[in-house]
Amino acid sequence: MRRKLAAGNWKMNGGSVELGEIRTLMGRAATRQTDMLICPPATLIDRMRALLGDAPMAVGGQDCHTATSGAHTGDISAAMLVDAGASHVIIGHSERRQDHGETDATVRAKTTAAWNAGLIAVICIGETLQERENGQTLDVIGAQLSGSIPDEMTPATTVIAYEPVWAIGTGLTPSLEQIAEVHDFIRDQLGARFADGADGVRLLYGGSVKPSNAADIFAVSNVDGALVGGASLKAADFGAIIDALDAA
Ligand SMILES: O=C[C@H](O)COP(=O)(O)O
Repeated sequence: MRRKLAAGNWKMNGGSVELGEIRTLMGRAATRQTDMLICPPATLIDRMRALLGDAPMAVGGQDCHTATSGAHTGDISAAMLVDAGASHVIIGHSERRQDHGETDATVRAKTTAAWNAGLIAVICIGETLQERENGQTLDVIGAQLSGSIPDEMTPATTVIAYEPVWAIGTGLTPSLEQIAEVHDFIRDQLGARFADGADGVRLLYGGSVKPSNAADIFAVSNVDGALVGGASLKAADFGAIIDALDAA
């Protein structure tokens, strides 16, 4: 049985003031059936971990470098994220793929770096609107899966987030049937490639998840949780999404 996971990606948002939002989620974390993860900007990871204390909420980074250290100005290694208190890292978000030219090969190398440092990788995949309109969605997803995930994948070290690029921050979402089609496809692809344990890998949906659509999305087959952007910045909204996941 896969535990559900609610992951919040703050992206390039949040500072000392927003950090306080997390307090309202902490008290209820211990009683939940849903695992909780917040990925704030790197500048907040250590303070968020300290604020959370023993609360059962994970903190993650939003990216890491392929190298362990060295002359890479502005970058952060996986070991540095661990040192700051992170247990997870988002890798291959479409905004990284678009803004920084990250390829499937980059994502694969970063995932290996994350695992080597002891982090759980949240690997993101998803099609563009044009790819969906061209009927290429499953081809794109299949190629991203095979190109982005190293052979050593295990359910303990890996979460996969399906995020249609056109649904991110737009208020648009795929139909429930479209989400089911992709999530079932991902599950099948993992099963075909990773005989042992692929069924334990958690599959998150991401893209305009909000309190009003969360329950419907979480009822879809092979949706084990969500990677939430904008709505994770407000504790009330993220709390409501977690409530929906708990009830699913
Ligand atoms: O990582 C999160 C996703 O990009 C979803 O963002 P959004 O919930 O603001 O659409």
